[in-house]
Amino acid sequence: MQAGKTFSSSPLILFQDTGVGKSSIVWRFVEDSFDPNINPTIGASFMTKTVQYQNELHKFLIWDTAGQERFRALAPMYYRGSAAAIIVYDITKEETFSTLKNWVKELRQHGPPNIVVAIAGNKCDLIDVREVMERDAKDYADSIHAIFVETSAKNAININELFIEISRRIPSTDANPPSGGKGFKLRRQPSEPKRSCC
Ligand SMILES: Nc1nc2c(ncn2[C@@H]2O[C@H](COP(=O)(O)OP(=O)(O)OP(=O)(O)O)[C@@H](O)[C@H]2O)c(=O)[nH]1
Repeated sequence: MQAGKTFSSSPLILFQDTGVGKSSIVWRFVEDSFDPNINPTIGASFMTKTVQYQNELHKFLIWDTAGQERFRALAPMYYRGSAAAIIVYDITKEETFSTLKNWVKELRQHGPPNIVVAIAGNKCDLIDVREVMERDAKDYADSIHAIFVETSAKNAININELFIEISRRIPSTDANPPSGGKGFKLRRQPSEPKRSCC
């Protein structure tokens, strides 16, 4: 770690039904890659990435939970200790937007009181088969004070912006320096994620 930098780390969790693209978002963020034949997650997987802006380093400790119903009961184990949650839906599947609302309710009832919630409408490269309107999702996100962005893990749209915005909203706490991780520059005060999808 470079001298003089402050450091904080935050556990973060991704939820939702199988196939919405949670693992693909994490892979795009951490490795900048996309696998069209990615396997479904079993249980949960864990990855880290450190982002940097000037004298601030923020290490995300990312829990990517399995979306299959048989793993549903494991979710509280991960969200209880999380500083932020990304709830992903697939813009081409209306039902994933409905189940997202159930996750929000559960988080509000049983999650940490100050958890930062972000909603990601993934697969926005598939605009021709869209079922969820961006405006409806944004209005819902605003109503619950959540971050909202449409993403494409496939085309690398709004992935870094999503994590940057989360990083901005998590209160920073000095901690031990990270032991590595891939960094990218954070803008000081990004407003809304810039790139509107598709
Ligand atoms: N077109 C398109 N396909 C995507 C995108 N993100 C993910 N996919 C595809 O959607 C499928 C499911 O992606 P995953 O990342 O495994 O989804 P998941 O939500 O992690 O699924 P579970 O691990 O079962 O919970 C894969 O075939 C991906 O290649 C995207 O942005 N655009």
